[in-house]
Amino acid sequence: MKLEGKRAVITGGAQGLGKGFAEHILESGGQVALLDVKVSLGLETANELNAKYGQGSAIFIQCDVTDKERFKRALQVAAQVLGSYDILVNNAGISSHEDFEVVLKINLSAVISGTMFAVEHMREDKGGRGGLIINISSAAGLMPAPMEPIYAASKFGVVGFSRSIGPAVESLGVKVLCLCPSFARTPLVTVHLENEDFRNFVESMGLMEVSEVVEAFATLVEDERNASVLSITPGKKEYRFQKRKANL
Ligand SMILES: NC(=O)c1ccc[n+]([C@@H]2O[C@H](COP(=O)([O-])OP(=O)(O)OC[C@H]3O[C@@H](n4cnc5c(N)ncnc54)[C@H](O)[C@@H]3O)[C@@H](O)[C@H]2O)c1
Ligand SMILES: CCCCC[C@H](O)/C=C/C=C\C/C=C\C/C=C\CCCC(=O)O
Repeated sequence: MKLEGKRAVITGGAQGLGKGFAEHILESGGQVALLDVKVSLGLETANELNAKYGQGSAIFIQCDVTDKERFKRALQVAAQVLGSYDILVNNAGISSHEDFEVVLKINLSAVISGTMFAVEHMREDKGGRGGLIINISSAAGLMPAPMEPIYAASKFGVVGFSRSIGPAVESLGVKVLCLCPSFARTPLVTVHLENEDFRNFVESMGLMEVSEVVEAFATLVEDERNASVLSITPGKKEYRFQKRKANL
C-alpha cells in the first residue's frame, strides 16, 4: 500500500515502536491517530509530530485497549476526526505483569478485538474502503522465550490469529499482516537491562534500533501480502510460513 494520503490508527503509539511506525507513515504523507493509556506522553508525542509534519497530521486519543467499548469508541472517534482510517496497527503490548491474564488481554485479546472492529469499519460489502491491519507480534511468537512464557503465549497467539483471519477477511477487501521483531531499543526492553541474565540474552540476540524495525514495517506495508508474517532480527528480514500445504 502506498501511504501517501492514508490514515492510520496505532495502538500504543505514544512511544517506542508505535511512535516509530507513526513517523514512517507521516514521512510518507499519511496521517495518524495514536491510541495509548499514557495520556501526557501521548499528547506530547502528538504535539511533537504535529510540529514536525504539520498541524492536524497526528491526533492522540486516550484509550486502554483492554476496555472493548472504549477501544471501539476510540476507533470511531479516529474515523470521525481523520475522515476514515485505512490502516490499524495493533501494537500496544507489555512484557510482564503479576496477573498473567493482563498480559493476554493486552497482547492478544485486544489484537483480536481491534482486528474485528477494524474489519467492520473497512469491509467493502458494507460501504467500507478496505484496508490493512498490522498486528505486532514478536520473535517470541516464533520461538520459545523461557524468560517470558506468558508473553510468548500471547505472541504465538497473535501469529496464529493473523495467519488465520487474513484469508477469512480477504474477500471483504481487508488484509492482515504480522510483524515479528526480535529485541529493539525501546522502554519495553531497556527497563529490564539492569538484570544481568536478561542483558546477556539480549546481547546474544542483538539489539536493533527502532529504525530497523520501522524499515521492516515499511516492507510489510508496501508488499501487502495478506496473512504474511515478517520476522526482523538484526540485519535479517525474512517472510515466514511461505509454503502453505493446503488452502483450508
Ligand atoms: N521492543 C522490542 O524489543 C519488541 C520486540 C518484539 C515485539 N515488540 C512488540 O512491539 C509492541 C510495541 O512495543 P515497544 O517495544 O514499543 O514497547 P513500549 O513499552 O515502548 O511501548 C508500548 C506502548 O503501549 C502502550 N500500552 C500498553 N498497554 C496499553 C493498553 N492497555 N492500552 C493502550 N496502550 C497500551 C504503552 O503505554 C506504551 O506507550 C509490543 O506489542 C511489543 O510486544 C517489541
Ligand atoms: C525470543 C525473544 C525475543 C523477544 C523480543 C520481545 O518481543 C521483546 C520483549 C522484551 C521484553 C520481555 C522479554 C523478556 C523480559 C525477561 C526478563 C526481564 C527481567 C525482569 C527483571 O528485570 O527482573
